[in-house]
Amino acid sequence: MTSRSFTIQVPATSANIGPGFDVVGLSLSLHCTLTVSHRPYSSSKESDEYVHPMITYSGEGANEVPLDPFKNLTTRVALYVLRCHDISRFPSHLVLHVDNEIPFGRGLGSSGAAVIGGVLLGNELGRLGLSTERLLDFALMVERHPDNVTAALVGGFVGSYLKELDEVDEAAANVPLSEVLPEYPPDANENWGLNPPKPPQGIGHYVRFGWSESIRAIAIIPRFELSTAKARGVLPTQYSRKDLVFNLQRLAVLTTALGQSPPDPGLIYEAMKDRIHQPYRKTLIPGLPEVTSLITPLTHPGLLGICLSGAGPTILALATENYENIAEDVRKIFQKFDILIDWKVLEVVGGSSVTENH
Ligand SMILES: Nc1ncnc2c1ncn2[C@@H]1O[C@H](COP(=O)(O)OP(=O)(O)O)[C@@H](O)[C@H]1O
Ligand SMILES: N[C@@H](CCOP(=O)(O)O)C(=O)O
Repeated sequence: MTSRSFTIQVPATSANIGPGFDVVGLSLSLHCTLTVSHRPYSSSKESDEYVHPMITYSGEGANEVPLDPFKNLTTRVALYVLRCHDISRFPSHLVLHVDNEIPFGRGLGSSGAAVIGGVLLGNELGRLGLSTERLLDFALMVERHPDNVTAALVGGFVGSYLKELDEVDEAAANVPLSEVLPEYPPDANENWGLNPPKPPQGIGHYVRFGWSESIRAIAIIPRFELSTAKARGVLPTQYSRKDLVFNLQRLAVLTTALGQSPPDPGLIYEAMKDRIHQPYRKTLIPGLPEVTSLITPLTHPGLLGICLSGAGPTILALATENYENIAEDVRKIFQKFDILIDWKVLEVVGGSSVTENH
């Protein structure tokens, strides 16, 4: 038993930024913070008994998140990482407090943050010393699109791809999620379910793009949840060459244009348009086409571009000024569809951190 106490902090993310579906992500200044410590033993008898982790939780999602460590996403991921290293259970007497600023199911990467938090937690509890590349492999076994988890782990404006794997590794990387994160039986013991499917090496690759310091992200957050799974379910499996080229042209320009100072709204507004996911998701997000077409750099000076954040329903407006005016005009459009919103001006921040508490 160790009395070590540490804090893991993971940022929110906005994926896609218009044309970069499943490719680009941006880490933003809302955080999920896990404080990890150990409950002191009250007697020597108690010190011999194994005690499961105790989770407490505050902030976004507090009324829906499971506090059972075998059901909570973060601790399930941590246990997966431990089991892959022949460690069959959490340390005894573990105490976790989660304070979460990232709203659930809004397209701000709450699940990606929970997964990265879990991977880092497993790495710390097992003192595994995993590299960034390997941490990402574990995250990609759970969250299978790289955009959110990569940006949450390394921070900034990031592009990523999944490496082409040989047949054996491809099969290993695509085992059903239920095998990676099994439903633990209530009587799970330390011999249960060892030998989990391990990630192949080097599944994800990424690069960080430049980001102009003058750009802020306005997150306009509708007051309803949309699960990423549901918003992926409405997408087609095939696209026309015209639509693919439309997105590729814009993404190629966007990744450099957002790093230029001063940023050029004439270039960026058009480069944040998309034909791969947003047109299909409008059925789930009333008002989306109106918001992305009526709020422009001409009507709203300071605006650079506007798109769906991740799988939605949050709208991401990138701007250098005039934040309130932009957000309030988006509010007026959503009001016509009986949708209430909250909005926040966010900064682009660094990636996840682990710090010791003294
Ligand atoms: N901090 C957290 N701890 C545990 N589970 C979480 C946490 N954050 C998110 N989740 C899980 O992820 C779900 C949301 O994931 P998802 O539908 O992908 O939306 P999002 O766009 O917010 O990532 C939540 O309903 C919850 O089950
Ligand atoms: N590329 C994914 C991103 C999902 O992000 P989230 O924040 O909504 O989980 C998608 O568009 O489905």
